Amino acid sequence: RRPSLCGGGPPGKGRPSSPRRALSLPCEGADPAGSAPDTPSPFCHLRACGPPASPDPCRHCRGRAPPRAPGLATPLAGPAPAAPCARPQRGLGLAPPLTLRPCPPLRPCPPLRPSPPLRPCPSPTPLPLPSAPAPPLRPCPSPPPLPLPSAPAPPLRPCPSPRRPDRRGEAVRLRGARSPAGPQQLGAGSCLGDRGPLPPPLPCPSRTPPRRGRLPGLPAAGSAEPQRRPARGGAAPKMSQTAMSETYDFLFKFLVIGNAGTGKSCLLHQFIEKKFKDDSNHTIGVEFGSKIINVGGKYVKLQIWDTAGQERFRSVTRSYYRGAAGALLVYDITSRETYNALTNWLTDARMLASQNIVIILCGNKKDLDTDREVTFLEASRFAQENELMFLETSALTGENVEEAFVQCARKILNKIESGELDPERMGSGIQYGDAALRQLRSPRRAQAPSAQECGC
Ligand SMILES: Nc1nc2c(ncn2[C@@H]2O[C@H](COP(=O)(O)OP(=O)(O)OP(=O)(O)O)[C@@H](O)[C@H]2O)c(=O)[nH]1
Repeated sequence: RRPSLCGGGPPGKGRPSSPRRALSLPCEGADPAGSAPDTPSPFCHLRACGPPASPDPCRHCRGRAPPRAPGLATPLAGPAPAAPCARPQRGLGLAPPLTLRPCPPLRPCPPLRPSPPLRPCPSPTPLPLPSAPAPPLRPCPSPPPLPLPSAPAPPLRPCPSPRRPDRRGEAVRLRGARSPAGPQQLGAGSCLGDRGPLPPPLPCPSRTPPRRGRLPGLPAAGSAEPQRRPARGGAAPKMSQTAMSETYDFLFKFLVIGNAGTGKSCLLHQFIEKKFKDDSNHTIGVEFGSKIINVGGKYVKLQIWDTAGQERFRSVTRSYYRGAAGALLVYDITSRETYNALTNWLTDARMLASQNIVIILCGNKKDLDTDREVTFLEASRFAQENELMFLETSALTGENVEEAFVQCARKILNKIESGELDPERMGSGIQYGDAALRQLRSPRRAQAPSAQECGC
């Protein structure tokens, strides 16, 4: 007889359950009649015997099932804990129930061996000190302080004439010059003008060296005044002479423009030095000169920029147009080409300098009348159409050279008097000189004489 899955035996013959004996005990939930002892009870809570929620577990499970309330088919609290069934489950490939063996008694731990006593920490070995002393510190590579001058600094010379604030709008820059000697002489001569030499410049250790292309003795960019140069002979004149030489009523910025070879540089040289410049070469960039002239009783300082006529310098020379008050527009009466270019020069001047710029047209080389290509009449018509003054000049003979500059300056003065030009306006190309400032400050402001009064 094969043992029942639940133990087989007839009901009621159960014995106290033990894992071994349980194998032969019938399931309590099996058919009470024992008709089918081999058939697993559908109520056994073991999986092999029946659904786990069996209301009538087998005897093996009874000990583990929660207590039931009388009359209730289900446990009072929650489902029965899923206890492992110790019964073998045949045919399902389950492993036989494991027999829990009691753990062997814990062996007492061996007594801890006392750790060996700590050895004292060995003292660190001292680092070997260098036997030789440290090398001496090297001197600082920074430059040594500048030696103080042994001699006391020379006393500062008082400014010959208090200037009004510098006008940045009239900044100009020299990019080049014809030759080192030419512009220097021109600048010196122009600064001397008719009033004697200028004193040497004051020593200034902080002065930056001149830029490339800028010649000594010429005004720096942004400066409206030429730099002073040592007087010939080395002796510095007295302050009173300096102050007198720099006394003027107005300062006008002038341009000399026109095609190359028309005689612009010769005109400037003739105006300042009162002589013809034989060895005239092409101007590189610009040249500078200045001179104080008397116009109707007013002293006017002309600051003149002679620009190169060659096309390749056009971009450079254009930068000098800004803030010019007057200009000499020069053509060569023996060259129609130079006359035809006048319109372009005029457009540039009015566009880059100012619409109010006073321009005088100069037909130069008047002494070469036999080679004339441009008639006086057509040039004067051109001047009239474009609201220009007009003169024919000769740098060689000096004819009409001074007149050209004076006429232009006079027209500017007249415009100032009439209020058409405002010297206070930035970029007007006009600055007040000391005399004009003194008149402005005085309570009884002197009126500027008209052209008829002074007889100019
Ligand atoms: N006969 C005569 N020759 C003159 C006169 N003015 C200038 N020249 C000559 O013309 C040539 C050119 O003179 P410059 O003054 O160098 O001409 P420029 O307009 O300054 O020329 P760039 O500097 O190139 O713009 C020189 O050989 C001068 O000697 C003049 O009035 N009469």
